[in-house]
Amino acid sequence: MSEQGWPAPRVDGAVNGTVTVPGSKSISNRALILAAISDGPSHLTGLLEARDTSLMRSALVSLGVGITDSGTTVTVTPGSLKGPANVDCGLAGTVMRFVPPVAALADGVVAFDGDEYARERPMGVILGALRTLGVQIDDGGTGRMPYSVSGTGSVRGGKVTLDASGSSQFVSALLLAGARYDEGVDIRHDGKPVPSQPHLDMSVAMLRERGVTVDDAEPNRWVVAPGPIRALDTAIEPDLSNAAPFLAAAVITGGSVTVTGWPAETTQPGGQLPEIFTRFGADVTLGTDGLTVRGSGRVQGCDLDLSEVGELTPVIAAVAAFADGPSYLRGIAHLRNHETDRLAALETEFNALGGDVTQLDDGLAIRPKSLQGGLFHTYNDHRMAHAAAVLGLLVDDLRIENIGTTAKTLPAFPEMWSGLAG
Ligand SMILES: O=C(O)C1=C[C@@H](OP(=O)(O)O)[C@@H](O)[C@H](O)C1
Ligand SMILES: C=C(OP(=O)(O)O)C(=O)O
Repeated sequence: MSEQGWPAPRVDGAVNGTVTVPGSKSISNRALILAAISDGPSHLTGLLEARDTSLMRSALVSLGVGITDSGTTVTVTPGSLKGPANVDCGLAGTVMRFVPPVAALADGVVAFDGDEYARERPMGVILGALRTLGVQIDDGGTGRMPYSVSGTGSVRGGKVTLDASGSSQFVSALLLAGARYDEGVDIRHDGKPVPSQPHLDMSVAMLRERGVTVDDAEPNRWVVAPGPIRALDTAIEPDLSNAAPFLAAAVITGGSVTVTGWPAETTQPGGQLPEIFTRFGADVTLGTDGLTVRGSGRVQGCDLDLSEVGELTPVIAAVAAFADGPSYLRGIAHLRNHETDRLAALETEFNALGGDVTQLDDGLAIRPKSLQGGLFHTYNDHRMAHAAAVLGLLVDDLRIENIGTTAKTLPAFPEMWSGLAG
C-alpha cells in the first residue's frame, strides 16, 4: 500500500452527503493547556482524538497534570508541574510552541523533541521571548528542536517584543500561559504582519471565557494580566478546517454537502469558508442541520488573500485547480514553515500531475490544466493528503502516498472520504 499509495476515490457525478467532523484541533489543544494550568478540574466534551491532541495530553501528563476519560468526557485535573520530563512534539506546532511556556512553570528540566521535520520548524522566536521573560532554555544555539526548558516553579514574565510574522503560534503560546507568570505578559509584535488572526482571537477569547484579563485593543500588542485561570467545563466545536475537503467535494462536482454542527459564530479560520466557497461560485447556506455548500457546476478562478486562514490553502488550491480561469492565493509566505514547505509541495505535486502552479513570493498562482493520475506525495502533511483527495475526485488513477498522515488531526479521514465519495 505505501509504495502504491491509497487509491483516491474518483467520481463521475455530483458528490452529495452529510458529514460530521470531530473536534477542532486548535480549540482542543488550547482547552487542554488552559485546563492544565487552571484553578480546578475541567470537563471537556467533543475533544479531538488524533495524533496532535494525544501528543498534547501526553506532554501535560508527563508534567504532572491528571487527564482521564469517562465516556466522551475528558477530565483535566491540574497538578503541581514538575520535571524531569520528556515531551514528544511529533510534528504538532501547537505542542512544540504552546508547551514550553507551560514547562517553564514546572520545577525541573523538560526536554523537547519531535519528528525529523519538526527540527526544521522555527522555534527561535518563542524560545528567545521566553528567555527575555526570565526562563532558562538550552537549544544549543540553534533556535530549533531539540531544546530543554529548565523551570524553577515560577516565571517572572513582563514585557517582551518579538517578530511573529513567521507564525501566530509564537504569540498564542505566550498568551495561553502568561496569566500564570508573576507579572503576566506584555507582548509587542515588531515585523511584517502576524498571520492567522482568527487563531489569535481564539486564544484571547478562550482566556476571557476563563476569567483572564487580556487587553488587545492596540494593534500588535497583547497584555495579559497576572491571575488565576478559571476551570471551565466546555464543549469543543467541530474542526471546520477538516470540514473543508468535504465541502470542496461539493464545489468541484456540482454536488451538495452538509457539515453538521457548524457554529453560528466561531474564531476558527474555517469560519471564512462560506465566503471563500461563494467566491468560487458555490451557494452556501447555514441552517439548523448545519452548513450546506452546493456547487453550481462551474468553479470561478479567484484572487484571494489567505493570510488569516493559511491552513485552508492546500484544499483551496485543489479547488482552484478545477476553476475556469487562474487563481492567486496570497499572503501565505509563512506556509513555508508549516508541516512541510506547503508552497513548494503544492507546486511540485500539482505540476507532477500535469498542472501549472507557480510559487509567488507570498503565495501561489494556479492556472487550471487537465490533470493526469500518479502518486501524490504528502510530505507527512495531513492537509496535502486532503488536497490530493479533492483532486482525485476528478482525476483518474490518483494515488496518495501515506494517507495515514491524516491521523495528525483526523484519523478517520480515509473512511469518511470513501463514505462520501466512494
Ligand atoms: O494556533 C493554532 O492553533 C494554529 C495557528 C496557525 O499557525 P500559523 O500562524 O503558524 O499559520 C495554523 O496554521 C495552525 O494550523 C494552527
Ligand atoms: C499548520 C498546521 O498545523 P500545526 O498546528 O502543526 O502548525 C495545520 O494543521 O495546518
